[in-house]
Amino acid sequence: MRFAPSRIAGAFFIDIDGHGDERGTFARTFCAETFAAHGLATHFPQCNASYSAVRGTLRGLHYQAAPQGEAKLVRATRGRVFDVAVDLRPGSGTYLAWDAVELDWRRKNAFYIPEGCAHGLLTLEDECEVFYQMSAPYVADLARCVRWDDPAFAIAWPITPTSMNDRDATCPYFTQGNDA
Ligand SMILES: Cc1cn([C@H]2C[C@H](O)[C@@H](COP(=O)(O)OP(=O)(O)O[C@H]3O[C@H](C)C(=O)[C@H](O)[C@H]3O)O2)c(=O)[nH]c1=O
Repeated sequence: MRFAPSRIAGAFFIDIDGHGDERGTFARTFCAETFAAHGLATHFPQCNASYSAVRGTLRGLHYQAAPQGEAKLVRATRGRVFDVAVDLRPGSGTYLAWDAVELDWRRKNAFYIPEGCAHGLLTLEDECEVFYQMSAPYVADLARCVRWDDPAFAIAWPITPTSMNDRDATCPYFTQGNDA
């Protein structure tokens, strides 16, 4: 695995070294020892998968409030998605910064997003599946969201969303000390 720092402190783009042969490829996608050496979470008690049927589906920007903030290790297991993180940690040197990466199942790359950051994705193909490893269990009452098009972040989305649910369409705009 190769770790490249993103614009957000503690968030990393992860590429993997596939072992190819006549059958195809094999690659390690997680290693607790290696993650610990990079200061990343190593305990992922829950994993999720989402499937989006059409290109332009937007999910996010979501995060879980303290005291159950969640780090996420995100990868595309089908299709290709524009995956975004936004730093919502007031004490961070990259507060309100965003960064993104194209996650492609063919490349098998991943995005590690530390707790305190919001996460969202926009599918770039039909039939996309995204697999997440979460460092904290889901607590519905602590689920939070902020607007994908919030001028406070000014995320440069590559294509116009064509599909999102009402919750994401009506997430609150971020304000200092937001706990919406
Ligand atoms: C996250 C989660 C959700 N749920 C329930 C809550 C809803 O009834 C349903 C769909 O959840 P949601 O609308 O939050 O799913 P997405 O819109 O795909 O959001 C996900 O994708 C964005 C990009 C994220 O970063 C979050 O991890 C995650 O919330 O599953 C659960 O039962 N367990 C869970 O861990």
